[in-house]
Amino acid sequence: ERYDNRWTLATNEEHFFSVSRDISGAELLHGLLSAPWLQSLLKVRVFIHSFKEVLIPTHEVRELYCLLRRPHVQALLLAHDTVARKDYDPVLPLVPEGVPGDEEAMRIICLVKNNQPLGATIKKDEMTGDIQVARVIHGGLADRSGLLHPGDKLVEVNGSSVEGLEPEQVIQILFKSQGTIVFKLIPNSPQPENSQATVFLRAMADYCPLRDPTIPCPAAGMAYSKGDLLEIVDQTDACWWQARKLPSAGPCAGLVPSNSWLKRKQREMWWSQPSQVHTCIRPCEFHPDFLSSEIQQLNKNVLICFLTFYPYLRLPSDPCGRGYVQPTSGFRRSLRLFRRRTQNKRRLSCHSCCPSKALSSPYEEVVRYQRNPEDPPRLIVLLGPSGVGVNELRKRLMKTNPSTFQGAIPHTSRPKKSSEESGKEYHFISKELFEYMVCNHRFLEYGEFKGHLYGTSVDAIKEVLDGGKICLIDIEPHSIQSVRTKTLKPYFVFVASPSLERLRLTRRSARVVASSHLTRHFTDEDFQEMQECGRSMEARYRQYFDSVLVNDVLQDACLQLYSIIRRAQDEPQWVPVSWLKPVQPGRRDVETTNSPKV
Ligand SMILES: Nc1ncnc2c1ncn2[C@@H]1O[C@H](COP(=O)(O)OP(=O)(O)OP(=O)(O)O)[C@@H](O)[C@H]1O
Repeated sequence: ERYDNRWTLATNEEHFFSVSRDISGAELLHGLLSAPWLQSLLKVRVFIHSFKEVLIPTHEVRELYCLLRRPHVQALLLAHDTVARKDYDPVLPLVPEGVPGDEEAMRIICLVKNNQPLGATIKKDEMTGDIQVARVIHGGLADRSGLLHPGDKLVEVNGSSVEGLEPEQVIQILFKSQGTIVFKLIPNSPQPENSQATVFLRAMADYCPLRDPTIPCPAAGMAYSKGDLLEIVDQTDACWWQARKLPSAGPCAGLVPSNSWLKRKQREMWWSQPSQVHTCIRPCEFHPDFLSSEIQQLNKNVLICFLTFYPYLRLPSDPCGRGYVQPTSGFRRSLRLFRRRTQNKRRLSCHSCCPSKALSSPYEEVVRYQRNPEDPPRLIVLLGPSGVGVNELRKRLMKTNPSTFQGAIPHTSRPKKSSEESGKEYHFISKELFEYMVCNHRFLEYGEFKGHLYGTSVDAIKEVLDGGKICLIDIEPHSIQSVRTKTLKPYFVFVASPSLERLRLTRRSARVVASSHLTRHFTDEDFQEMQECGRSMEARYRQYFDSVLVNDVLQDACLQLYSIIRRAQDEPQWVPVSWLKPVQPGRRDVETTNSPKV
């Protein structure tokens, strides 16, 4: 150790003397060797060397080494380093001398054309005649490039000046271009970020951009059908929103008319038809021509409330006796036939005459809702054309799962029979109380049969739900709005008929009630009527259907309905946003149609 110290001392002295003797270049070399960066480099080398000796490369290490040396990983690491150094600004040549300071900055951008549309629209500035980028479609090629912005002024496309051209001519140039498109443009001042939150809407009407003369760019428009779920990704333009249909097929949004724009159009359309005969101003009459001969023969005493009716009548021989009501399907069918004929008249009159009804909300704001297991179950509502099997399905589910499903006990003003018990078959109440309940909107559906009132009350349904059972009801579609409340949070299942061939095959032994006492086999005419009725129900009301079930093989349809109901109860579903908002004091919980804010 002493020897080493002496040696170190000696060499240091030697160096010192050499330097002091000013040997040529010695000072420089000394400075170089004692530079901190060289010292660090040497330390790294020593470290790597010792590491290499210790490490016996295992199979995994070798594999990792190979992986890390692959070109794409290398490229990734390089990209990472570049980004980390923020070294991605292009190196621009210096501005040549003599360029005036107020010259507008130009941007040259290259976009590679592939099968996708560019995703931007252009317009001509009426004042200056400039061609400008009108809008950039969310998720489109231009948007993803981040290089084109609304308001950017187009100067050249592929080296050709666009000055004095019409937008259509520019589009032609773009259309003909292949591969890379080079735009020269004057960028608009920085755009404010779109800070609006994404809104989800359910379309309450159909829309086809190709049939809309007001849309600024039909090719950028997005068609939708009533019931479709739309994700509104951009509401910057008050008239034309950008939306994606859910479940989303691609990243690119499309133009859809805004809520206020559609309402304005609806109002204009309504007021532009003043010459139309406003039939609903006249009181609606029951004309014998409206009644099918079947119904006329059936019961002359039937008086039906024009808008609602009571769908069930309990049979004395209810085999289950669990308090649910056995429907007399034939009679319901007759009522449905009657109502279908009168419905056309009602539909015409309301839409042409009452602006408040005709100008319904084109969209309904919706949110994902997951029922809390402690909350009452959601009400399950079945709808379908007469004879399709709504009652059969309902009955079977209740019979096979009596501890899970239950119907609502109806109210009636009819006197109680000696064999009956109030609150079991019916809630027997006086006619005055019944009418009082009607006035207080306590019934979802009600009607009069042979001078007695019958109805399904909200309270009867709530009683079932509060007891923890799933309440299964079936209603006529026109009652949908009265059922759509935040309290009941109904889930609508539309029961559709299968094809004509399948109906003939599966309904061989099925019977339709021809009169209050007679049943008969289905005819081809019945099947056709069932399908027509189903189609028109779907066309008019499908925006409210949460699920559609085709009742083909009964057993399968039962199982499918069961799983639909389970999903409705246990999985997140889209519901109107108003169902999750607290009820304002003094407001009735009935109206759910909600229009989004613009
Ligand atoms: N999938 C099916 N396969 C075979 N028969 C069926 C099927 N679904 C229903 N049926 C039978 O069809 C007939 C009519 O069914 P159901 O009474 O349930 O009709 P509905 O839709 O309630 O119509 P309505 O309101 O007129 O009574 C019944 O005889 C029923 O058993």
